[in-house]
Amino acid sequence: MSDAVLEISALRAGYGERVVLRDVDLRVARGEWLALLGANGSGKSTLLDVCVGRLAPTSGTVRVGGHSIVTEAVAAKTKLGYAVAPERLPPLLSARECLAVQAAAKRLASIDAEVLELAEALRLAPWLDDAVALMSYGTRQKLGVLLALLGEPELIVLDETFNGLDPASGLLLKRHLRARVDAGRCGVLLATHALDIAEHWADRVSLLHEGRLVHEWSRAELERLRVSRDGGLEAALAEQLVTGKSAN
Ligand SMILES: Nc1ncnc2c1ncn2[C@@H]1O[C@H](COP(=O)(O)OP(=O)(O)OP(=O)(O)O)[C@@H](O)[C@H]1O
Repeated sequence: MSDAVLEISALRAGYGERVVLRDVDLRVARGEWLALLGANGSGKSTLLDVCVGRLAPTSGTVRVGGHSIVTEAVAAKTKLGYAVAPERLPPLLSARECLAVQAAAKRLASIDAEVLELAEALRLAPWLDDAVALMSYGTRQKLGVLLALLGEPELIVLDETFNGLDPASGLLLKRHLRARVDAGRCGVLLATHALDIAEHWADRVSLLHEGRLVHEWSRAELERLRVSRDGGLEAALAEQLVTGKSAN
């Protein structure tokens, strides 16, 4: 049995006539955290939107937890946890109502106790009964992640989720995600510009350039970069983008 929680094959996607993603093959396994890097406009959010079923592929396949996100969308989305962007949260609902709606959509009897404990640890508890519209940006980011964690998702998809989080909350969340991954409960796909997170928390890093995956740093390569005195992932990325060669 495959341990892949995300399998993307020969993916092509875009908007109308505009092709954004070409020939994308990508796999995330259970027990693995994959960070996706790429310059502005390289297609990271587009790729994540395809993974979560917000954008239909032009061609190719995307499977979440073994189910096609196109032809078996409900089964695939049941296995998926997607951190809703702060601007897309329903402004008039409270955080608790958002969690209750998502829990009901996932057919849960109640909001996961673990998620409520994390809300407490992230200091979200005082805001749980306030309308989303009244929350700060970082507080809405936290709510978006908590929504993603409901119902034991096999694949957790995060788009720049650590933006706007205070350092203590960011660390808490990274540790929480790492623990879930290490326990084999899920795989994580994170699109980010934060090289420190990619370098220190991910198991693998993929680089998207003009809609194609052009390079990957393995776990062993990341370990070498973490201890290198030559600028680590930042220097390796710059080398990739400037010369097309790997710096490690
Ligand atoms: N709704 C849309 N309609 C048309 N083009 C779009 C749309 N959304 C994104 N694009 C285009 O698709 C390309 C990839 O955008 P995308 O947002 O996926 O990049 P990104 O790597 O996430 O960028 P950033 O790092 O700035 O967030 C860009 O050229 C962008 O202009």
